[in-house]
Amino acid sequence: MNELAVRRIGVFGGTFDPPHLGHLVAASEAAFECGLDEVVFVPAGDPWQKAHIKVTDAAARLEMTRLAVDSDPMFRVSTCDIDREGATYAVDTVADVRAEYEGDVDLFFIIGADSLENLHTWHRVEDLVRSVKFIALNRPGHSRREVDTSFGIQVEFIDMPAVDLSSTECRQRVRDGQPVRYLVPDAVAAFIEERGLYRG
Ligand SMILES: Nc1ncnc2c1ncn2[C@@H]1O[C@H](COP(=O)(O)OP(=O)(O)OP(=O)(O)O)[C@@H](O)[C@H]1O
Ligand SMILES: O=C(O)c1ccc[n+]([C@@H]2O[C@H](COP(=O)([O-])O)[C@@H](O)[C@H]2O)c1
Repeated sequence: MNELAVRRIGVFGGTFDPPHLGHLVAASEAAFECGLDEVVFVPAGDPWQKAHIKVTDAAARLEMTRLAVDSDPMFRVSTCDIDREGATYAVDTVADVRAEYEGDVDLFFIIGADSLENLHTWHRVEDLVRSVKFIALNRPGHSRREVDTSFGIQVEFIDMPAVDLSSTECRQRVRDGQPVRYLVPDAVAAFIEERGLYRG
């Protein structure tokens, strides 16, 4: 890499309850297509838009995220959203991840099509889109409708091999006694089993 080039860093926020292959393919494709130097997975501390559902405690989601990315030197995990008190807002995630680097970095917030559709509901969205560019990925069941660019969002669309999988489906499968092997990394499947997560 050119020593003088500004590093390009992907910021991938998620609840990761649990992290699954859709997340890993999304991060890998975003990195490949957009020439990222690193992708930082950031498990949410308090995902306020999921307040109506039971979310697994942050320590277990953090551990599963670490296990999921462990074998890939391009990926790392930041605890900034878990360390911060209160509701998790992406505008804070981006500021905190930026502060983890010395010097200039170009940050790209990686986001699935479903989340992109809801971006207008996010906290201080106008400040957020000024502070970061977006990489948006297709997700089965979610059209990539025209993004509202009126608030100045810069977004690059990436076509990843579609992965029709969600954390909700993984949790439901465990609850129903079905395997999640190959849907989540082996180490994550083992952790779910050991801890008895999602059983009921
Ligand atoms: N299969 C997938 N394909 C593309 N993007 C995905 C996929 N799964 C999740 N994402 C994206 O990853 C980010 C984090 O997602 P999250 O951790 O909430 O997973 P989820 O599968 O959507 O979870 P849940 O089913 O619990 O809502 C979001 O931007 C989401 O759009
Ligand atoms: O900033 C917000 O208000 C906001 C609202 C909803 C979601 N987010 C972020 O979007 C990412 C994916 O969220 P989720 O709930 O789909 O797992 C994660 O980093 C969240 O913190 C952020």
